[in-house]
Amino acid sequence: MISVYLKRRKNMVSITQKMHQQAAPLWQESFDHPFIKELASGSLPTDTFRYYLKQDRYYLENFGDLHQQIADHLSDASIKQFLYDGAQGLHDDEATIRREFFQELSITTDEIKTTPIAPNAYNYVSHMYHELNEGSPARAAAALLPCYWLYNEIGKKLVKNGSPVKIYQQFINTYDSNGFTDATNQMINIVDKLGEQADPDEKQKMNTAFIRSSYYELHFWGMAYNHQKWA
Ligand SMILES: Cc1ncc(CN)c(N)n1
Repeated sequence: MISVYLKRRKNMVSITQKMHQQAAPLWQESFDHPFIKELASGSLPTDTFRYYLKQDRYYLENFGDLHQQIADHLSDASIKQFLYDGAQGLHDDEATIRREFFQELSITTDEIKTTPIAPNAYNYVSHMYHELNEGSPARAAAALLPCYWLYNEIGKKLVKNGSPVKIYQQFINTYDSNGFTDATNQMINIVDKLGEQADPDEKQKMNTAFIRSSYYELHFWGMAYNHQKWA
């Protein structure tokens, strides 16, 4: 009886596997995006990377805050700890490397202050808060997952050939690193765990939150590539 149960469980597709399958066309568009292709070839204009970094700073600040807020709503001690650590940027070297990028590209505090948040960055962040405040911690966690998982897959793909531009190579290394890969795997496990506790309707909503984040991830590249403005 137990072996039948275990066999069935083994054959069951996890919620994150389903999300991953459904988001595959959007992720493929990210992999193929000119921003990513040019980052790898080294032809991405520095100005475009600067634009991306400034918008991503806003994104990452809120991303950290969301970790904190989601953790506050949950009771599982290990999930809480992972999210609190994530809020402080302890899982990977992303925060450190970004500070180095800002210095190297002379992005000043003043420039950051006077740069308006672009539409897609604003919409992506608003979407994640919406999933938490109008939805649930599980949906918000699902909305955070593509941020880990998509970047980890991009890092793994791009690291094979690397980039001739030092700063782009460092960017690639961050997302292929053991720390980032480990954090990604932990976040996948967290969403699976929350998914196991969810009823079918909540599962569906977690899935939608993941797909929407994948959509905003794709358009983040386009936003930076086209230096998106409000008007
Ligand atoms: C928009 C976005 N998505 C994901 C990551 C990777 N943490 C990022 N830096 N920015």
